[in-house]
Amino acid sequence: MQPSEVFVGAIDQGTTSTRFLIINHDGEPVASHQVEFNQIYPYPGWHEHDPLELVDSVESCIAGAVQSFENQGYSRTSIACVGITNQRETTIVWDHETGEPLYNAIVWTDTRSQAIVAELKSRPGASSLQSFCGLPLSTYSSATKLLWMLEHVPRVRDAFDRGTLAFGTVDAWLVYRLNGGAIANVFVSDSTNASRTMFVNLETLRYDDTLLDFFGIKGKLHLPKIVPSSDPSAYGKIASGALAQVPIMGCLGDQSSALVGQKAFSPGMAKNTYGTGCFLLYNVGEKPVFSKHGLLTTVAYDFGGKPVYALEGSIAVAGSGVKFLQENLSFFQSSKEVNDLALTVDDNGGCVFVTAFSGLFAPYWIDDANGTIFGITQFTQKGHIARATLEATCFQTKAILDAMEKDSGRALTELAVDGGMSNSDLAMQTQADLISIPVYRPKMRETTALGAAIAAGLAVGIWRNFAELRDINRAGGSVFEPRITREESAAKFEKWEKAVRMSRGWVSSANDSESHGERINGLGQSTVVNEALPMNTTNSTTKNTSPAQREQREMGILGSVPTVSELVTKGSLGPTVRVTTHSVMDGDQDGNRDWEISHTKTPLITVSSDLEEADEEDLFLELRKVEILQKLKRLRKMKLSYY
Ligand SMILES: Nc1ncnc2c1ncn2[C@@H]1O[C@H](COP(=O)(O)OP(=O)(O)O)[C@@H](O)[C@H]1O
Ligand SMILES: O=P(O)(O)OC[C@H](O)CO
Repeated sequence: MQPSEVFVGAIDQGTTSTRFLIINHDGEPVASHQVEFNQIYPYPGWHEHDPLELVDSVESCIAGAVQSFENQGYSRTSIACVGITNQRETTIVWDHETGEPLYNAIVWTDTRSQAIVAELKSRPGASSLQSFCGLPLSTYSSATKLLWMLEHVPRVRDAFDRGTLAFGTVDAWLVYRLNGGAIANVFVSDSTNASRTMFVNLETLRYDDTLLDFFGIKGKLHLPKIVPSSDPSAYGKIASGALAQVPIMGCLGDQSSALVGQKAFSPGMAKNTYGTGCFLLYNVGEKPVFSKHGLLTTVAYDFGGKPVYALEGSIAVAGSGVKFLQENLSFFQSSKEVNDLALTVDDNGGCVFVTAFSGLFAPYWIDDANGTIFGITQFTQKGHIARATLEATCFQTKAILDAMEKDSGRALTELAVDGGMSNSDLAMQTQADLISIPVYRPKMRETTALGAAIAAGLAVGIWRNFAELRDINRAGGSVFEPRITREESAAKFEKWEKAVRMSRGWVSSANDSESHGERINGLGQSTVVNEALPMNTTNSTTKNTSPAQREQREMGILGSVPTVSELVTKGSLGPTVRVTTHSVMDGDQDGNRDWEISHTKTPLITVSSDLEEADEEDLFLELRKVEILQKLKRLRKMKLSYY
């Protein structure tokens, strides 16, 4: 086939939605399909995804896009290969032998590991970690999310102790499942994603024993093999569905993918992607540069030769701030309306919104702030808050650019942008005003997906080199020129910096973030017992999944619903289990009173006297049983309740 008749599929698995695009040789999407999936927020600061739902979303996007492709008269056999791009850091654990997930995915925005981070920071060697892996100790990286699971989710701990725990970021999970799971067992992660875990040495692009030792996971965990971002043989092929047997040829974390999609291949080039969060990547070439000003070092792309590195400024809240106005405050029905709402007023009316929903990331790294709006008066309208929300991301971008200039010694002359929030003209004009350089927005904004297609296409020669990509997506973009003076911009920024200073310290201790959970005395560490245990918790803000689907998933995790007696026989529940206190109820539906469980008015699960002396391991086992009981409770609608 001529290159012009060949297409590449791109899976873009983002934080709020999944897309599949079918892209032609000119880099144009000819068909696409997008679905949103549940955002699970069990408690303040917690954010989860259902790992199986992520896979479902990918499969249905592929089916939808292929259908639309064929409706236009194309044949699916002309789709030569698929590339993957994905939200980074989001952490998934599964059973290496069965391929079943053991907990919901903990999303990159989730801050529940604050206490763990605080403890890790006090360990010897903590301050030198960033010089190996490029990342600071924070709730953002996968490492601290994994440690939280090991500490708080008995079934994860159990799998770890038995040596059957597999860990991966979203790329590894999708590649594994798309290949058919445990049978094919394609267990790989590309360098850009792997570099977000804190387990990888940036110079060698291999797992680093010093890092694994620091986190206490050396030797016990199944970690995906690190492979190049573009590779004709590492990623296997899609096992079933509309593109069965089509090979996966490339994979990039979404921010790296956007850099590639913007074709920022030369040192000194940068891009800023305004999606759920906002991420500015600055190409520094073939040697990693370590920041002294609050930026991260990451792998830009690894196409098989020398890897290319980037300095990164990560902002946790961008489009999610817009979504917050839409979904939590009902300011409008659809994200795009934020632009018009903000235009109902001339300026922010004195409001500054520090959107620290997950603390503040780069370059501040403040984990004791929550979102705070300063300057509200009787005069304040929705429009002012909408403006302040858009401005928050633009101010943080300005702070990141200042830091980048200090680290690199060079100033950017233009900023290339993309991502959902970049569709707001007002946001992009504000951005140009605040950074005093032009902002360039390409016509085709699906640059993240384009990057994944390029990674896959390069592996099979659909494009043979970067020069062949030069004309892709070049025409028809928009340029936003700064319209205010540098002095005016500096005055606005000063106010923002003041607001950031004032937002510090709101979360008075790391434990504030766990106040919804309860502890078991005697574990020697903070342990959230109750709702940390079940997957797919329904105590959350969710959408799009029917109760029937949820129940099916739960059944999938446990297989068929076992009786308590069966569990005892299988050894999951020992006959001596006793979790007793006040009101005892016989939970065994078979009438065999071989275990008892109770709930107290106070939110503590209290163990009976013979277990009070029990050691930590025994208590973990007991918690595992409670987890099973909670599942039974939900599946059989038993009346057990915990706080
Ligand atoms: N026209 C718009 N103006 C402002 N924000 C928008 C607009 N369109 C989408 N968004 C925001 O962009 C985000 C989605 O962008 P996207 O690049 O798809 O993110 P992700 O890959 O993280 O899912 C959402 O949070 C949404 O609120
Ligand atoms: O979903 P996005 O596009 O905001 O990207 C998420 C990032 O990869 C998190 O590091």
